[in-house]
Amino acid sequence: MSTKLPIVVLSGPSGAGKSTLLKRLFAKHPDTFGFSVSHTSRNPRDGEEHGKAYWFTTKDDFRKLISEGKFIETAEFSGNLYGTSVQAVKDVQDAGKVCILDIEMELLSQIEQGVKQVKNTDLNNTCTFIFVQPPSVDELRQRLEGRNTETPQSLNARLAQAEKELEFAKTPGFHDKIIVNDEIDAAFEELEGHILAVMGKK
Ligand SMILES: Nc1ncnc2c1ncn2[C@@H]1O[C@H](COP(=O)(O)OP(=O)(O)OP(=O)(O)O)[C@@H](O)[C@H]1O
Repeated sequence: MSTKLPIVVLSGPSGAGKSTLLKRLFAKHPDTFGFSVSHTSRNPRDGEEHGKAYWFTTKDDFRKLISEGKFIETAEFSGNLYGTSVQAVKDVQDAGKVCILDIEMELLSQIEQGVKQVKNTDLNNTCTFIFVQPPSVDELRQRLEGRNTETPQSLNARLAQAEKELEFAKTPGFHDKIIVNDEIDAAFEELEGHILAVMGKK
């Protein structure tokens, strides 16, 4: 049996439960999955190791790498560049692991294009797009409030963004799997089942 090592792209509104689900996935399958190390042009913070937290790069070098087609996605946040390189994904696959990308909605189309355009035959570019959806916006509000991470302003911003994401998720054919995270055990089983199926293990 050939076992494929796909790229798993997880997206969904803030508070939908992506981190919670991924934590379970890594705990249950400690050697199967990995996160790629992103590039950033921001300065390292205390304790952040080059090649572990990020690949720290100057803006000029970063732009040169972009022009050479070395990234599957890039974005700018507060004046700094961030991105996932083809090599970073390949490093995870070379270690025999399924690469998980936890990605914002705005970057999904870039990823789709980026992965398609990867000519490097060494990179297995089978990619599955999973959307984690809250049962309702009201429930999402309660979870974000329960997490105690938000100010009233950031809560409202996240809920407004969530409405956009829920609309986008209706785009026919974009996501391979939509998981409504209502009851956590059921949502986890769906996530695990889908990924194992894509890997050809189920
Ligand atoms: N099925 C569930 N039922 C109830 N609460 C849940 C469920 N899934 C997650 N939660 C809770 O909802 C909150 C948000 O979950 P989590 O932090 O995993 O979201 P996230 O999608 O990773 O958000 P972000 O994108 O902001 O990191 C957490 O407090 C978590 O414990």
